[in-house]
Amino acid sequence: MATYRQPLRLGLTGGIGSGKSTVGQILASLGAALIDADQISREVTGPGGAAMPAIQSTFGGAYVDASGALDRTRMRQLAFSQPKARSQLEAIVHPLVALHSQQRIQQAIQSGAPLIVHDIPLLAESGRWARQLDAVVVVDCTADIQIERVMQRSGLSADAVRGIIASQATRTARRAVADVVIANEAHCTLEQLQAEVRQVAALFGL
Ligand SMILES: CC(C)(COP(=O)(O)OP(=O)(O)OC[C@H]1O[C@@H](n2cnc3c(N)ncnc32)[C@H](O)[C@@H]1O)[C@@H](O)C(=O)NCCC(=O)NCCS
Ligand SMILES: Nc1ncnc2c1ncn2[C@@H]1O[C@H](COP(=O)(O)OP(=O)(O)OP(=O)(O)O)[C@@H](O)[C@H]1O
Repeated sequence: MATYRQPLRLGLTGGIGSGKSTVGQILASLGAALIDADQISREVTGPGGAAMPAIQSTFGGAYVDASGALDRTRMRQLAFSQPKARSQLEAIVHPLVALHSQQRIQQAIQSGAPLIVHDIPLLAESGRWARQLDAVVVVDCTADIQIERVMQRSGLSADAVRGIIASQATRTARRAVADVVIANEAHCTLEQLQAEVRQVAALFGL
């Protein structure tokens, strides 16, 4: 039976719009295997996705679009204004994200990746991950910058972004779980971010 070296496992997190996906992409370009919880969450809520039967029975057909996928705009409005609905949605989606992550971890190990990076938006909120990770990297910036970046990227209103930020861990709570903090503030250019990520990557053998 083949044996595989166990790669280091890094958790990557940050509030909405902090820049964690950008940091994840830079780490992937340096050779890390990236496992993106948001991406898996989108897959399982896509047309005919594994989460869709439970979403349909819990929230009703109004939250399923014509293609059989989650109606993300409608669900975003519900989930970020009603904590109970958000919990119900998380209870459906998170176990599936964990299951699919396990499969991707095995693939990454078999492909010989030197480092696995788990991009997990809700890492600080969830007790699930801590014991599986060797270290946690937090991408950090002010709420004003988060709002500006998300408004530019998605066209959401400032109030909508504030609502999402309010539903997430505080900046202090997130920094408390960090082994490394990457400051991705307003003055940080993408080139500077890239240089900072390269230094962090070197700490973990990339
Ligand atoms: C509510 C949904 C439909 C909104 O979809 P939308 O396309 O607008 O956003 P997207 O999925 O790209 O998420 C963008 C960002 O929102 C934040 N966010 C997403 N879900 C949550 C949540 N449950 N709590 C707090 N913040 C969240 C994260 O910062 C994430 O990076 C979607 O986010 C969702 O299905 N959320 C529940 C699953 C979940 O918890 N995903 C996050 C980690 S697996
Ligand atoms: N240092 C930077 N300079 C310029 N633009 C940036 C910088 N960091 C991030 N961005 C931009 O800000 C937006 C948000 O970044 P990104 O998608 O990486 O954040 P995120 O934390 O993954 O967000 P979400 O939680 O919503 O998935 C993107 O459009 C990205 O290109």
